[in-house]
Amino acid sequence: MVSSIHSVKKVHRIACIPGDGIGTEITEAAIQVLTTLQKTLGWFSSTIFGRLFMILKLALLLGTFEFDFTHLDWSSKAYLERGWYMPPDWADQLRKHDAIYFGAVGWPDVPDHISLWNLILPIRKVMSQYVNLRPTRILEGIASPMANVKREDLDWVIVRENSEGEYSGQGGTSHEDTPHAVATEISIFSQVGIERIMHFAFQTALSRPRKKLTMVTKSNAQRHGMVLWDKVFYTVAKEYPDVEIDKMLVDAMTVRMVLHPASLDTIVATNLHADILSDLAAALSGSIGIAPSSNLDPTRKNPSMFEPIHGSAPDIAGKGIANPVGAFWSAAEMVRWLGEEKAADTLMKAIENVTQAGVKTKDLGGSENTKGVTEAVCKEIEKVLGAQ
Ligand SMILES: NC(=O)c1ccc[n+]([C@@H]2O[C@H](COP(=O)([O-])OP(=O)(O)OC[C@H]3O[C@@H](n4cnc5c(N)ncnc54)[C@H](O)[C@@H]3O)[C@@H](O)[C@H]2O)c1
Ligand SMILES: O=C(O)C[C@@H](O)C(=O)O
Ligand SMILES: [K+]
Ligand SMILES: [Mn+2]
Repeated sequence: MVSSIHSVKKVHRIACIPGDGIGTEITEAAIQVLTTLQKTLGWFSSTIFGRLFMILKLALLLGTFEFDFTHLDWSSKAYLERGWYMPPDWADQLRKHDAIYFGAVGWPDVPDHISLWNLILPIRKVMSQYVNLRPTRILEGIASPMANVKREDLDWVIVRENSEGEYSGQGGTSHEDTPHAVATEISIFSQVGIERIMHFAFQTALSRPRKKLTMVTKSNAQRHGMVLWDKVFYTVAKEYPDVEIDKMLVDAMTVRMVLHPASLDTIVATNLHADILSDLAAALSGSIGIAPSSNLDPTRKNPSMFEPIHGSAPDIAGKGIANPVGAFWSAAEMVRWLGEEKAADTLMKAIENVTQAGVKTKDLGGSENTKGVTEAVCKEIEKVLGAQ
């Protein structure tokens, strides 16, 4: 009886790539929180009474999953020791998983373009994760650095094109290491690439109460790729008459984000523009340390990848003070993507109860360290689920 109960338990296989610097610290924290979530949802299963209760829970579809984590040491440290980030069969390895949890990549001993182009960028591209979804809002108990901004004024979702544009990787250098060195960095925008991100952005806007989409380019100075973006945007918009649209140039967008945050809701932008705007959005919501991101293959043919938007933060790495909130929020987005709505809601509620209680790291004006916040979130998960 019990074994048959266990056999129906859904197993989510997660490939974990902690990477470098604080990436390893926040990934460890995220695994601790996810493990607590899984255990707490299955809490009653450990006693005879609990096993009976488990049947009830199965009927209610609660506590019916577990995570199976695979740890992959694909990091700059490993690269320096062995000369490679990922093995030749990396894509096959990742495809055996339901999702990828990523910490951060980059370490001062390795040029940043080497680390990015040997780890995170190939994963995003080969796994067809053409959407990078970056929600931002001001969580309970956190203040925006902008004095007059209230919590309800800033609630955005940035839809970042994640496969092409300024990150196409084309270009080259001639006359390298001479005074006549010439380098090109070519941006590539394809109709298909723009169409698919626009559809995703419109659908995201439609799913939100305000149904509002702002499209960002620099189509005054950049007259080819950006102009194609504008054109495809207005064409795709015809299919979504219920979405209110507007268009911004990226420079003016930074001003609007700071001065009129409540005028924005869903935002779609190119790979580079959205990379920059999402760091700004995170800072305006309190800290780079809180912001999540989902690298999605919306077709679900490949595993999607979840990571906080921040990097490896070499300046604070090893000190145990990194804010793990962005990592936890990313974990919640992963859990939601895997279809575990209740678990995702529980985790988000636990995170916000903890920030509201003032248990925060230094970047948010608090005095806790990574461990303190992590333990507080774990305890809160138990409280939220009433298991205490
Ligand atoms: N997706 C990624 O893995 C990713 C993202 C951004 C940068 N990077 C890489 O990370 C390295 C460092 O880049 P950077 O310094 O430009 O950006 P960063 O995000 O690592 O750090 C910027 C600043 O924010 C602080 N910070 C970042 N995350 C924090 C957290 N969770 N808690 C508290 N403070 C936090 C850092 O201490 C630093 O002062 C580089 O090698 C870069 O290429 C990787
Ligand atoms: O530019 C990138 O995509 C790397 C990093 O800055 C990120 O936001 O993930
Ligand atoms: K990251
Ligand atoms: Mn970035």
